[in-house]
Amino acid sequence: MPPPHSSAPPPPRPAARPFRPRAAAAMEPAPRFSFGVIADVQYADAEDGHDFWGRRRRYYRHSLRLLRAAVEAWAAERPPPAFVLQLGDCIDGVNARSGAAEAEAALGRVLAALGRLRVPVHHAWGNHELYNFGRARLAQSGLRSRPPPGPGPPAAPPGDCHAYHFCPAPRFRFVLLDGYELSPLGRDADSPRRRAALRLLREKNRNADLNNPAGLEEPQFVEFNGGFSRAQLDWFNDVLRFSDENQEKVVVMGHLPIHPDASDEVCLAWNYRDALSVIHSHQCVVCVLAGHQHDGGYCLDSHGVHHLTLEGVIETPPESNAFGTIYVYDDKMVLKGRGRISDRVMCF
Ligand SMILES: Nc1ncnc2c1ncn2[C@@H]1O[C@H](COP(=O)(O)OP(=O)(O)O)[C@@H](O)[C@H]1O
Repeated sequence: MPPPHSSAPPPPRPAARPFRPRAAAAMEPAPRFSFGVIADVQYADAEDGHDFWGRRRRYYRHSLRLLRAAVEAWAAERPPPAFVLQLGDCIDGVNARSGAAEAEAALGRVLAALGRLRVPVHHAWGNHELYNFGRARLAQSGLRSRPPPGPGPPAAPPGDCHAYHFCPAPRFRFVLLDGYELSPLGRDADSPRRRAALRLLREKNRNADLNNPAGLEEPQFVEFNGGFSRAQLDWFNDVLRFSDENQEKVVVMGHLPIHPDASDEVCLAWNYRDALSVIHSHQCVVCVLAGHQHDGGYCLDSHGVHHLTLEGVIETPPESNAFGTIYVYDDKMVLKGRGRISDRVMCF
Protein backbone atom coordinates (compact mmCIF):
# COMPACT_ATOMS: atom_id res chain seq x y z
CA MET A 1 0.00 0.00 0.00
CA PRO A 2 1.57 3.32 -1.03
CA PRO A 3 1.67 6.31 1.34
CA PRO A 4 -0.47 9.32 0.41
CA HIS A 5 2.43 11.25 -1.13
CA SER A 6 3.68 8.47 -3.39
CA SER A 7 4.00 9.17 -7.10
CA ALA A 8 2.64 7.24 -10.08
CA PRO A 9 4.33 3.88 -10.77
CA PRO A 10 7.06 3.85 -13.44
CA PRO A 11 6.02 2.59 -16.90
CA PRO A 12 6.62 -1.15 -17.48
CA ARG A 13 10.10 -2.00 -18.74
CA PRO A 14 10.45 -3.98 -21.97
CA ALA A 15 10.76 -7.76 -21.54
CA ALA A 16 14.31 -8.80 -20.71
CA ARG A 17 16.30 -11.27 -22.78
CA PRO A 18 16.72 -14.71 -21.17
CA PHE A 19 19.50 -14.74 -18.57
CA ARG A 20 22.25 -17.30 -19.11
CA PRO A 21 24.27 -17.37 -15.89
CA ARG A 22 26.96 -19.75 -17.19
CA ALA A 23 27.56 -17.81 -20.41
CA ALA A 24 28.28 -14.48 -18.68
CA ALA A 25 32.03 -15.07 -18.47
CA ALA A 26 33.98 -18.19 -19.20
CA MET A 27 35.87 -18.09 -15.88
CA GLU A 28 32.84 -17.24 -13.72
CA PRO A 29 31.78 -20.24 -11.60
CA ALA A 30 28.26 -21.59 -12.09
CA PRO A 31 25.71 -20.58 -9.45
CA ARG A 32 25.35 -22.97 -6.51
CA PHE A 33 21.58 -22.98 -7.08
CA SER A 34 18.77 -20.65 -8.09
CA PHE A 35 15.26 -19.98 -6.85
CA GLY A 36 12.17 -18.11 -8.03
CA VAL A 37 10.55 -15.20 -6.17
CA ILE A 38 7.08 -13.73 -6.52
CA ALA A 39 4.87 -11.61 -4.23
CA ASP A 40 1.31 -10.38 -3.80
CA VAL A 41 -0.46 -12.20 -6.63
CA GLN A 42 -3.79 -11.41 -4.85
CA TYR A 43 -5.79 -13.38 -7.39
CA ALA A 44 -9.57 -13.17 -7.48
CA ASP A 45 -12.02 -13.93 -10.25
CA ALA A 46 -13.22 -10.32 -10.05
CA GLU A 47 -13.24 -7.12 -12.09
CA ASP A 48 -10.24 -4.81 -11.69
CA GLY A 49 -10.25 -2.60 -8.58
CA HIS A 50 -7.96 -0.10 -6.87
CA ASP A 51 -5.81 0.28 -3.79
CA PHE A 52 -7.18 2.20 -0.77
CA TRP A 53 -6.10 5.57 -2.23
CA GLY A 54 -7.67 4.85 -5.61
CA ARG A 55 -4.29 5.43 -7.27
CA ARG A 56 -3.09 1.97 -8.20
CA ARG A 57 -5.15 -0.33 -10.38
CA ARG A 58 -5.49 -3.91 -9.08
CA TYR A 59 -5.74 -6.53 -11.85
CA TYR A 60 -7.42 -9.35 -9.90
CA ARG A 61 -8.04 -11.71 -12.84
CA HIS A 62 -4.89 -10.93 -14.79
CA SER A 63 -2.74 -11.71 -11.79
CA LEU A 64 -3.36 -15.45 -12.33
CA ARG A 65 -2.21 -15.11 -15.96
CA LEU A 66 0.94 -13.35 -14.78
CA LEU A 67 1.55 -16.12 -12.24
CA ARG A 68 1.15 -18.76 -14.98
CA ALA A 69 3.59 -16.82 -17.20
CA ALA A 70 6.08 -16.75 -14.32
CA VAL A 71 5.73 -20.52 -13.86
CA GLU A 72 6.30 -21.10 -17.59
CA ALA A 73 9.41 -18.92 -17.53
CA TRP A 74 10.83 -20.73 -14.49
CA ALA A 75 10.05 -24.13 -16.00
CA ALA A 76 11.93 -23.15 -19.18
CA GLU A 77 15.12 -22.29 -17.27
CA ARG A 78 17.99 -24.78 -17.43
CA PRO A 79 18.53 -25.85 -14.77
CA PRO A 80 15.12 -24.88 -13.38
CA PRO A 81 15.03 -23.05 -10.03
CA ALA A 82 15.46 -25.42 -7.08
CA PHE A 83 12.39 -23.94 -5.38
CA VAL A 84 10.10 -20.91 -5.42
CA LEU A 85 9.38 -18.40 -2.65
CA GLN A 86 5.78 -17.15 -2.75
CA LEU A 87 6.01 -14.14 -0.47
CA GLY A 88 2.37 -14.03 0.63
CA ASP A 89 -1.04 -12.62 -0.37
CA CYS A 90 -1.44 -15.18 -3.17
CA ILE A 91 -5.24 -14.65 -3.19
CA ASP A 92 -7.11 -11.44 -2.45
CA GLY A 93 -9.49 -10.69 0.38
CA VAL A 94 -12.27 -9.91 -2.13
CA ASN A 95 -12.71 -13.68 -2.56
CA ALA A 96 -13.97 -14.01 1.00
CA ARG A 97 -16.78 -11.54 0.29
CA SER A 98 -18.20 -14.05 -2.21
CA GLY A 99 -18.03 -16.88 0.33
CA ALA A 100 -15.81 -19.73 1.41
CA ALA A 101 -16.29 -21.69 -1.83
CA GLU A 102 -14.94 -18.77 -3.88
CA ALA A 103 -11.91 -18.49 -1.60
CA GLU A 104 -11.20 -22.23 -1.91
CA ALA A 105 -11.61 -22.08 -5.70
CA ALA A 106 -9.22 -19.12 -5.99
CA LEU A 107 -6.62 -20.83 -3.81
CA GLY A 108 -7.03 -24.02 -5.84
CA ARG A 109 -6.27 -22.14 -9.08
CA VAL A 110 -3.19 -20.46 -7.64
CA LEU A 111 -1.84 -23.74 -6.23
CA ALA A 112 -2.57 -25.56 -9.50
CA ALA A 113 -0.61 -22.91 -11.41
CA LEU A 114 2.38 -23.24 -9.07
CA GLY A 115 2.02 -27.04 -8.97
CA ARG A 116 3.05 -27.29 -12.64
CA LEU A 117 6.61 -26.54 -11.57
CA ARG A 118 7.28 -29.80 -9.71
CA VAL A 119 9.73 -28.08 -7.34
CA PRO A 120 8.96 -27.10 -3.73
CA VAL A 121 7.12 -23.81 -3.25
CA HIS A 122 7.54 -22.09 0.12
CA HIS A 123 4.57 -19.94 1.06
CA ALA A 124 4.58 -16.95 3.40
CA TRP A 125 1.16 -16.18 4.87
CA GLY A 126 0.02 -12.59 4.33
CA ASN A 127 -2.94 -10.54 5.50
CA HIS A 128 -4.98 -11.55 2.44
CA GLU A 129 -4.60 -15.29 3.14
CA LEU A 130 -5.92 -14.49 6.62
CA TYR A 131 -8.89 -12.47 5.27
CA ASN A 132 -9.92 -15.68 3.49
CA PHE A 133 -9.02 -18.44 5.94
CA GLY A 134 -8.42 -19.05 9.63
CA ARG A 135 -4.99 -20.27 10.63
CA ALA A 136 -6.29 -23.79 11.28
CA ARG A 137 -7.56 -24.06 7.70
CA LEU A 138 -4.31 -22.62 6.29
CA ALA A 139 -2.36 -25.22 8.25
CA GLN A 140 -4.36 -27.94 6.46
CA SER A 141 -4.09 -26.32 3.02
CA GLY A 142 -1.51 -26.37 0.26
CA LEU A 143 -0.09 -23.18 1.80
CA ARG A 144 1.41 -25.18 4.66
CA SER A 145 4.82 -25.58 3.14
CA ARG A 146 6.95 -26.61 6.13
CA PRO A 147 9.24 -29.47 5.02
CA PRO A 148 9.91 -32.50 7.26
CA PRO A 149 12.40 -31.55 10.01
CA GLY A 150 16.07 -32.04 9.18
CA PRO A 151 19.20 -31.90 11.30
CA GLY A 152 19.99 -28.65 13.09
CA PRO A 153 18.03 -26.39 15.40
CA PRO A 154 14.31 -26.97 16.16
CA ALA A 155 12.37 -27.00 12.88
CA ALA A 156 9.80 -24.41 13.98
CA PRO A 157 8.75 -22.30 16.95
CA PRO A 158 6.16 -23.76 19.34
CA GLY A 159 2.43 -23.43 18.66
CA ASP A 160 0.74 -22.70 15.35
CA CYS A 161 3.39 -20.31 14.06
CA HIS A 162 4.06 -20.68 10.32
CA ALA A 163 7.82 -20.17 10.60
CA TYR A 164 10.48 -22.73 9.71
CA HIS A 165 13.92 -23.13 8.18
CA PHE A 166 15.39 -25.30 5.46
CA CYS A 167 18.76 -25.90 3.93
CA PRO A 168 18.69 -26.02 0.08
CA ALA A 169 22.46 -26.46 -0.29
CA PRO A 170 25.40 -26.95 2.09
CA ARG A 171 26.13 -23.74 4.01
CA PHE A 172 22.94 -21.98 2.89
CA ARG A 173 19.85 -21.78 5.10
CA PHE A 174 16.51 -20.09 4.47
CA VAL A 175 14.30 -18.95 7.34
CA LEU A 176 10.62 -18.20 6.84
CA LEU A 177 9.17 -15.80 9.44
CA ASP A 178 5.47 -15.51 10.33
CA GLY A 179 4.69 -11.79 10.59
CA TYR A 180 1.05 -12.43 11.51
CA GLU A 181 1.63 -14.63 14.52
CA LEU A 182 0.57 -11.60 16.56
CA SER A 183 -2.58 -10.47 14.76
CA PRO A 184 -6.33 -10.55 15.20
CA LEU A 185 -6.52 -11.86 11.61
CA GLY A 186 -7.08 -15.58 11.20
CA ARG A 187 -7.81 -16.16 14.91
CA ASP A 188 -11.14 -17.41 16.28
CA ALA A 189 -13.44 -14.58 17.38
CA ASP A 190 -13.15 -15.22 21.12
CA SER A 191 -9.68 -16.71 21.29
CA PRO A 192 -7.17 -15.36 23.85
CA ARG A 193 -4.60 -14.89 21.05
CA ARG A 194 -7.01 -12.63 19.14
CA ARG A 195 -7.90 -10.67 22.26
CA ALA A 196 -4.22 -10.18 23.14
CA ALA A 197 -3.37 -9.02 19.60
CA LEU A 198 -6.26 -6.56 19.61
CA ARG A 199 -5.18 -5.24 23.00
CA LEU A 200 -1.65 -4.60 21.72
CA LEU A 201 -2.95 -3.00 18.52
CA ARG A 202 -5.37 -0.71 20.37
CA GLU A 203 -2.62 0.44 22.75
CA LYS A 204 -0.68 1.70 19.75
CA ASN A 205 -3.57 2.72 17.51
CA ARG A 206 -6.42 4.76 19.01
CA ASN A 207 -8.16 5.33 15.66
CA ALA A 208 -11.71 4.01 15.31
CA ASP A 209 -10.62 2.21 12.13
CA LEU A 210 -7.66 0.00 13.07
CA ASN A 211 -6.47 0.05 9.45
CA ASN A 212 -6.02 3.82 9.64
CA PRO A 213 -2.44 4.90 10.45
CA ALA A 214 -3.26 8.64 10.68
CA GLY A 215 -1.56 10.35 13.62
CA LEU A 216 0.26 7.27 14.93
CA GLU A 217 3.70 7.52 16.51
CA GLU A 218 4.42 4.07 15.06
CA PRO A 219 2.40 4.01 11.82
CA GLN A 220 3.03 0.29 11.26
CA PHE A 221 0.51 -0.49 14.02
CA VAL A 222 -2.45 -1.12 11.71
CA GLU A 223 -4.54 -4.25 11.41
CA PHE A 224 -3.26 -5.21 7.97
CA ASN A 225 0.21 -5.71 9.51
CA GLY A 226 1.12 -8.03 12.35
CA GLY A 227 3.99 -9.03 14.60
CA PHE A 228 6.39 -11.72 15.84
CA SER A 229 5.90 -13.34 19.25
CA ARG A 230 8.77 -13.50 21.75
CA ALA A 231 8.82 -17.30 21.25
CA GLN A 232 9.25 -16.88 17.49
CA LEU A 233 12.06 -14.36 17.97
CA ASP A 234 13.82 -16.66 20.47
CA TRP A 235 13.56 -19.56 18.03
CA PHE A 236 14.86 -17.28 15.22
CA ASN A 237 17.80 -16.32 17.43
CA ASP A 238 18.60 -20.03 18.06
CA VAL A 239 18.52 -20.78 14.32
CA LEU A 240 20.86 -17.87 13.56
CA ARG A 241 23.24 -18.94 16.36
CA PHE A 242 23.42 -22.41 14.79
CA SER A 243 24.08 -20.84 11.38
CA ASP A 244 26.83 -18.61 12.80
CA GLU A 245 28.49 -21.63 14.41
CA ASN A 246 28.33 -23.59 11.15
CA GLN A 247 29.48 -20.78 8.83
CA GLU A 248 26.16 -20.76 6.99
CA LYS A 249 24.71 -17.88 4.97
CA VAL A 250 21.07 -17.19 5.79
CA VAL A 251 18.28 -15.71 3.68
CA VAL A 252 15.24 -14.60 5.68
CA MET A 253 11.82 -14.39 4.02
CA GLY A 254 8.35 -13.30 5.08
CA HIS A 255 5.39 -11.26 3.90
CA LEU A 256 6.18 -8.11 5.88
CA PRO A 257 9.25 -5.92 5.31
CA ILE A 258 11.35 -5.32 8.43
CA HIS A 259 13.55 -2.40 7.35
CA PRO A 260 12.15 1.14 7.01
CA ASP A 261 14.47 1.90 4.08
CA ALA A 262 13.04 -1.01 2.06
CA SER A 263 9.37 -0.10 2.62
CA ASP A 264 7.14 2.80 3.47
CA GLU A 265 6.62 3.21 7.20
CA VAL A 266 3.03 1.94 7.14
CA CYS A 267 3.84 -1.50 5.71
CA LEU A 268 6.39 -2.73 8.27
CA ALA A 269 5.89 -5.55 10.78
CA TRP A 270 4.64 -4.19 14.12
CA ASN A 271 7.85 -5.12 16.00
CA TYR A 272 10.20 -4.99 13.02
CA ARG A 273 12.90 -3.53 15.31
CA ASP A 274 12.94 -6.75 17.38
CA ALA A 275 13.44 -8.89 14.25
CA LEU A 276 16.20 -6.56 13.04
CA SER A 277 17.97 -6.68 16.37
CA VAL A 278 17.99 -10.50 16.30
CA ILE A 279 19.47 -10.39 12.79
CA HIS A 280 22.06 -7.79 13.74
CA SER A 281 23.27 -9.79 16.72
CA HIS A 282 24.52 -12.47 14.28
CA GLN A 283 26.88 -12.58 11.31
CA CYS A 284 25.05 -15.07 9.09
CA VAL A 285 22.09 -13.20 7.54
CA VAL A 286 22.85 -11.91 4.05
CA CYS A 287 19.41 -10.99 2.75
CA VAL A 288 15.79 -10.41 3.82
CA LEU A 289 13.06 -10.92 1.18
CA ALA A 290 9.54 -9.55 1.62
CA GLY A 291 6.37 -8.51 -0.20
CA HIS A 292 3.31 -6.51 1.00
CA GLN A 293 4.54 -3.11 -0.25
CA HIS A 294 3.44 -3.33 -3.87
CA ASP A 295 5.83 -0.64 -5.15
CA GLY A 296 8.81 -2.69 -3.94
CA GLY A 297 11.91 -1.39 -2.18
CA TYR A 298 15.55 -2.13 -1.44
CA CYS A 299 18.29 -1.13 0.96
CA LEU A 300 21.65 -2.38 2.16
CA ASP A 301 21.48 -1.85 5.91
CA SER A 302 24.17 -0.63 8.33
CA HIS A 303 25.16 -4.26 9.08
CA GLY A 304 25.58 -5.23 5.42
CA VAL A 305 22.24 -7.07 5.14
CA HIS A 306 20.33 -6.67 1.87
CA HIS A 307 16.59 -6.00 2.27
CA LEU A 308 14.61 -6.59 -0.90
CA THR A 309 10.86 -5.96 -1.08
CA LEU A 310 9.37 -7.39 -4.25
CA GLU A 311 6.94 -5.43 -6.42
CA GLY A 312 3.46 -6.96 -6.24
CA VAL A 313 1.91 -8.86 -9.15
CA ILE A 314 -1.56 -7.49 -8.35
CA GLU A 315 -0.65 -3.93 -9.35
CA THR A 316 1.26 -5.00 -12.47
CA PRO A 317 -0.36 -4.24 -15.86
CA PRO A 318 -1.23 -7.32 -17.94
CA GLU A 319 1.47 -6.58 -20.55
CA SER A 320 4.23 -6.61 -17.91
CA ASN A 321 5.01 -8.95 -14.97
CA ALA A 322 6.66 -8.97 -11.55
CA PHE A 323 8.74 -12.01 -10.64
CA GLY A 324 12.36 -13.00 -10.65
CA THR A 325 15.00 -15.67 -10.37
CA ILE A 326 17.81 -15.34 -7.86
CA TYR A 327 21.11 -17.07 -8.70
CA VAL A 328 23.10 -17.87 -5.58
CA TYR A 329 26.91 -17.89 -5.60
CA ASP A 330 29.31 -18.28 -2.67
CA ASP A 331 29.87 -14.52 -2.53
CA LYS A 332 26.69 -12.97 -3.97
CA MET A 333 23.10 -13.37 -5.08
CA VAL A 334 22.17 -12.14 -8.56
CA LEU A 335 18.54 -11.24 -9.09
CA LYS A 336 17.29 -11.44 -12.65
CA GLY A 337 14.04 -9.51 -12.52
CA ARG A 338 11.21 -9.75 -15.01
CA GLY A 339 8.83 -6.91 -15.88
CA ARG A 340 8.63 -4.39 -13.02
CA ILE A 341 11.39 -6.07 -11.02
CA SER A 342 14.90 -4.75 -11.67
CA ASP A 343 18.06 -6.81 -11.95
CA ARG A 344 20.26 -6.55 -8.89
CA VAL A 345 23.56 -7.94 -7.62
CA MET A 346 23.69 -8.41 -3.85
CA CYS A 347 27.25 -9.12 -2.69
CA PHE A 348 27.84 -10.80 0.68
N1 LIG B 1 -5.04 4.77 5.36
C1 LIG B 1 -6.01 3.88 5.54
N2 LIG B 1 -7.06 4.13 6.32
C2 LIG B 1 -8.04 3.23 6.51
N3 LIG B 1 -8.04 2.00 5.94
C3 LIG B 1 -7.02 1.68 5.15
C4 LIG B 1 -5.95 2.58 4.91
N4 LIG B 1 -5.07 1.98 4.09
C5 LIG B 1 -5.58 0.76 3.84
N5 LIG B 1 -6.74 0.56 4.46
C6 LIG B 1 -7.57 -0.64 4.42
O1 LIG B 1 -6.78 -1.68 4.95
C7 LIG B 1 -7.04 -2.90 4.26
C8 LIG B 1 -5.76 -3.42 3.70
O2 LIG B 1 -5.27 -2.51 2.76
P1 LIG B 1 -4.79 -3.00 1.36
O3 LIG B 1 -4.15 -1.86 0.63
O4 LIG B 1 -5.88 -3.70 0.65
O5 LIG B 1 -3.68 -4.04 1.81
P2 LIG B 1 -2.66 -4.81 0.90
O6 LIG B 1 -1.65 -3.79 0.49
O7 LIG B 1 -2.12 -5.86 1.78
O8 LIG B 1 -3.43 -5.32 -0.28
C9 LIG B 1 -8.05 -2.56 3.16
O9 LIG B 1 -9.32 -2.91 3.65
C10 LIG B 1 -7.90 -1.08 3.01
O10 LIG B 1 -9.11 -0.48 2.59
